[in-house]
Amino acid sequence: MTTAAPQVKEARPEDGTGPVLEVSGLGVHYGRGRKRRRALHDVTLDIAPGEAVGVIGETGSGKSTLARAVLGLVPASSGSVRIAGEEVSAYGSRRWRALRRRGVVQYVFQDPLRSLDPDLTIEESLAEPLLIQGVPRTEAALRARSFLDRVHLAPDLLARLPGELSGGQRQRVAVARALVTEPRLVILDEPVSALDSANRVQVLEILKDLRSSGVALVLISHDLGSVAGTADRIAVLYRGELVETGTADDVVRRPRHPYTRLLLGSAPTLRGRPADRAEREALRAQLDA
Ligand SMILES: Nc1ncnc2c1ncn2[C@@H]1O[C@H](COP(=O)(O)OP(=O)(O)OP(=O)(O)O)[C@@H](O)[C@H]1O
Repeated sequence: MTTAAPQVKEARPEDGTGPVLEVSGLGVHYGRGRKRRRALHDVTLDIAPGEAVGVIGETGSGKSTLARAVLGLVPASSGSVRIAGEEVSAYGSRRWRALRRRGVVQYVFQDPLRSLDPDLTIEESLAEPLLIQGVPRTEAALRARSFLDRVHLAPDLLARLPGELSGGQRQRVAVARALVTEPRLVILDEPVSALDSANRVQVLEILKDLRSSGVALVLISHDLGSVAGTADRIAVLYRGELVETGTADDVVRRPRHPYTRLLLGSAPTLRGRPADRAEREALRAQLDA
């Protein structure tokens, strides 16, 4: 399935205006021999600078595998991945480590405690990726402070440990930490699912604002309803394949694939009412046909 954003067709990656992420015909398998299982098949997805794309699917559909393959944490068995114009799918672990250290692509875990070292203060956590890059300590501290401001947190949190923050504050710190290296691409795995509804709205608003700085976002979620208002486009993964990609508006209003309709049926806020049992069974039957 081809999902290239039309606005990036003429752009050139080398001058920073081309797609930030180009995934083409990507396949990923786990296991060997008789235990070899397909997790992703022929996934094609382009993401432009400043674009937010929601990758939606139920558990086991391959969302995290896609993120891991883009970050070089699992090898591709076919296809290619280009990040900011750089063909990375054939990189070995040393080149991947160097790319990650440059901070071009960053990852935010669902559980912010996993993104943050519990023994580092917020200031140390924010400065760490910069210090690794060789940024002087005073400048790293200044940048840490300014990125905290970008996620609407007060500087008095800088001296605290992650365990001394609320869940919503921690998730915002994790987002700020992912941004300090000024990445081209940030992948967020279930960015709001652990948050209460007030924090959910705030974090999604912050993510929306970030797009104006040119950073591209991949918002991974099992819940179409939670990212549809923030993502420009939605890509729907079903059993390792992208079955539908379109603008968030089109996918929500005019879903083409039965699986997307099923997902919408479990997002009553988008649809007005949840799908009833008979409707869900009919859609499942179409999928299994
Ligand atoms: N390390 C692994 N070894 C073997 N199989 C794996 C491994 N990781 C994932 N899988 C399988 O690959 C498929 C896709 O898994 P993946 O974690 O990408 O799904 P997901 O959509 O992110 O699910 P969730 O929402 O539960 O995190 C699943 O069938 C899963 O069992």
